[in-house]
Amino acid sequence: MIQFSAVTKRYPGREALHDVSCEIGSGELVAVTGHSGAGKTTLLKLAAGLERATAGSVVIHGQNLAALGETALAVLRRRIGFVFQDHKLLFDRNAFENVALPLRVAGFTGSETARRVRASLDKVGLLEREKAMPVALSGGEQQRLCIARAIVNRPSILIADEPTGNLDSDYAGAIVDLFVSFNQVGVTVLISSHDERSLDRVGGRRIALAKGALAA
Ligand SMILES: Nc1ncnc2c1ncn2[C@@H]1O[C@H](COP(=O)(O)OP(=O)(O)OP(=O)(O)O)[C@@H](O)[C@H]1O
Repeated sequence: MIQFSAVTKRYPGREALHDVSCEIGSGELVAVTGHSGAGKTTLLKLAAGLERATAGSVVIHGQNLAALGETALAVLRRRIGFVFQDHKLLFDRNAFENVALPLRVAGFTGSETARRVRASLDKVGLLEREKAMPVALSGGEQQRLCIARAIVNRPSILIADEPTGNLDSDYAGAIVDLFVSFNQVGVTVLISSHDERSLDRVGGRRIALAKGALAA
């Protein structure tokens, strides 16, 4: 489903990933681990089609990203849900509108949008808060709102970068359980973390990175 073959990612003045080959199969739950700066976010961004590799190939759903133009890449990205730190909520829109955004981009209107948004809010336990503005939600609730937005397009792949990062351990556990439950209904889940307690709860296979390469 996601295949990395000899992938290198270079940013100006910095090689974030070097010669990484790995595969995430359909329906798998995989945790990407490693120290700060190991390349976890970079690997996840490449797997989500948010960045392009400098060398090597990334193949998602059988499509080599290097061969895709921007439009085709945008279409492919709609089949992937992602929760990234720099993918912020819109603070001038309420919870419902934040979750509806990907559907509006995909051309959905009217009752189908409302049905899907409420189904997503319900899955993350925020159905009662659809009118709340993000600022009125706790950090954990905001994170769940990001997850509702990521799943509203019913993606077959869900990618989350440190989704438990700033949360206390009870809340972090509940967030991890959410990802596990999505995986149990067939969604391929790729999640990064350096928090051992969260990782134990995630279970699944690990991809360990150290200094931009697969750890031995
Ligand atoms: N846009 C960028 N421009 C330049 N360098 C970058 C960029 N993004 C990441 N890097 C560098 O690439 C390396 C890997 O970064 P990455 O964010 O993938 O690590 P990480 O394992 O996710 O770290 P953390 O756990 O601290 O988030 C780091 O040295 C980082 O400074």
